[in-house]
Amino acid sequence: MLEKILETKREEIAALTLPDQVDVPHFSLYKALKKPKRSIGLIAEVKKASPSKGLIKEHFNPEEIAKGYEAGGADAISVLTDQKYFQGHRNYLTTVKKTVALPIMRKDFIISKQQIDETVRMGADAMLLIVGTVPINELKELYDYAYSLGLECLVEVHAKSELEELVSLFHPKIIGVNNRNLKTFETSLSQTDEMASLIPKGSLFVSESGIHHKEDLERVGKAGASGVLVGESLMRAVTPEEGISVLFGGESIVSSS
Ligand SMILES: O=P(O)(O)OC[C@@H](O)[C@@H](O)c1c[nH]c2ccccc12
Repeated sequence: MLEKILETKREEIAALTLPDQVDVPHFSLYKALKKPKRSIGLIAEVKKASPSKGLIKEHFNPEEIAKGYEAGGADAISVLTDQKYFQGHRNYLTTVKKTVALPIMRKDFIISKQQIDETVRMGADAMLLIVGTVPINELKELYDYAYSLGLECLVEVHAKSELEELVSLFHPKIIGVNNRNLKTFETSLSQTDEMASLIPKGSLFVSESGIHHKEDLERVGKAGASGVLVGESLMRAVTPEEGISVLFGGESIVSSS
């Protein structure tokens, strides 16, 4: 599956046209996760569909979802922009960015500098980079290029071997462990447990995917995650605010002052 997605990305890049630069204020994902509003940081994801789950949200309004996430006290928002496999769109990100005052991360399969230029113009504050999609030295180049343009990166790994390869080359400021294997789509929170000790001390650690209940949140928090990335369970909630409140078991927000 991952190979198929990457093949599509290469075709898209060959035909890529850059959007106009949007003029928006920027917020740091790193800072937001470093000082989360609750006991663990929340990146809430705007996600209409996925290859493994199909359509997740029928009446999908990115602006409304983003407002709900902000009202519910999310620390940051992730927006899926891949069209073919996740029914996302780059315009969704720009819309969300213009709607809320939170760090906004682009969730896509970014394998080239052109896509990074596109991400900057869309108005994103951060983007995802996935270890294993390009050779690790190229990933480092993309990471440095993004930061040189003021764009932060969440660097995602799944396997232990990927994390070892990554940290032997450099220590990204934010590392995500994806509990879902992108090759098989199987989700297991034991990924987070097993990889926690390998995360460099100076990096923020985000546990991604398959977090549905308060117990899941507690489990990855105990494992050492400073943040979580949650999509499906919030998208299926009656409202985004309600989804966040249930996930956090009613835990209240600390004031950011
Ligand atoms: O919907 P979930 O299980 O809460 O997962 C969210 C997020 O982690 C997931 O969408 C994701 C993590 N890494 C990715 C890479 C590409 C596309 C999607 C993803």
